[in-house]
Amino acid sequence: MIEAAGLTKRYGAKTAVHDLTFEVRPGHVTGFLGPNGSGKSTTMRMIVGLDRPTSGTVTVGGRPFRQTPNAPRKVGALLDAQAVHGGRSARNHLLSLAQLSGIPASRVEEVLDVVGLRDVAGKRSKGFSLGMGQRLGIAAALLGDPQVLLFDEPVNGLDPEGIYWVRTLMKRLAAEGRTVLVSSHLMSEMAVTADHLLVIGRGRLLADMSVREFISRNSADFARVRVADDAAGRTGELAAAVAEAGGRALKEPDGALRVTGIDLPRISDLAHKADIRLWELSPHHASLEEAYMRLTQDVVDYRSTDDELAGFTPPEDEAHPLDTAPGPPEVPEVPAQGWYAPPPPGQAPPQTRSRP
Ligand SMILES: Nc1ncnc2c1ncn2[C@@H]1O[C@H](COP(=O)(O)OP(=O)(O)OP(=O)(O)O)[C@@H](O)[C@H]1O
Repeated sequence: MIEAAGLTKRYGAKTAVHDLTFEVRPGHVTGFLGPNGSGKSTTMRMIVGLDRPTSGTVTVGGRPFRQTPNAPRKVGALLDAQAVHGGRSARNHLLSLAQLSGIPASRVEEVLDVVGLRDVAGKRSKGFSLGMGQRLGIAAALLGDPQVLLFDEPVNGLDPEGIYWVRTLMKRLAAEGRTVLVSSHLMSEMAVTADHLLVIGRGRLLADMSVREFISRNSADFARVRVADDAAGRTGELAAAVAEAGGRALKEPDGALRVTGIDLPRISDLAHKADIRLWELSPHHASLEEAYMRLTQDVVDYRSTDDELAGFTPPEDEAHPLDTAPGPPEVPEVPAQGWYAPPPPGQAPPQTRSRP
């Protein structure tokens, strides 16, 4: 169990972590999420005693890490996979860590097998790929067979097989009753790996709840509806019928409607009553990525702006004239990531913009 109470870290005028209070419980994979610079690494560094809190406390198994006897056998961490003496072989790197912590050398061979580096264990780690370096870092975290494990971006640089392996490993470690805290920016991966989430933004706790609850609290399911004859203004008619029935319809960039507030059979009935043919009527369940983007959109520090080169391409409106009839408003903020609706029969898929 990891327990933080009022945990705060300031670097000069910058408050990297602000008054965090949370528990990370054993038996679960807890995902640690937050935009770049939100304080995840700083928090993890304080958990393992590499940074001192400015105020507040954080304990592992009831004690601050630095006061934990035999700490490397109780807590394992992958914080910076690059922090390896490149001139040493993977085996020697692990052997030196094992020696420092009183861990038998035979354990080194075990973890080399677990992470799949046995064949390259005699090679200098400076020749390792990003993914191999990650595997070596994970091996080091597992060395003491600890009950508490912290992984900062463990899938960074791993290939799909490696990502799958990390996912399975995290779940297995949690199923064995260990405490597993893992940070990642890969939302699709977190959605299938973590049971619980801690989400921070600008150093403050934004959410501490199960993945399921997080998605349902921070997103809304909706129906996508596309009418057969959009050009005849029928989309607007259907949107009006939806509004009259107490629902809400917003127009998506591809001309479909995003309907909330009424269920699919009701939408179908409304369309039928108005003699509007539909090409699509599908439920949309929000993803973790959408829920996360919605929650954190106000606390993102590093956001890209439009690429100036985009000015050299023809404006999208010219390439794809939009329906000029007054219709429902276009869907704003939350991108429908991961969603792809096939075009109606006989209609080409929408063109994507290409640079000259
Ligand atoms: N040693 C330091 N000195 C000064 N500022 C620091 C230091 N370490 C971190 N910070 C600042 O603290 C804030 C939090 O950084 P941190 O690395 O913890 O964020 P993060 O959530 O891990 O980011 P990322 O997702 O990009 O890894 C950032 O603004 C960072 O610039």
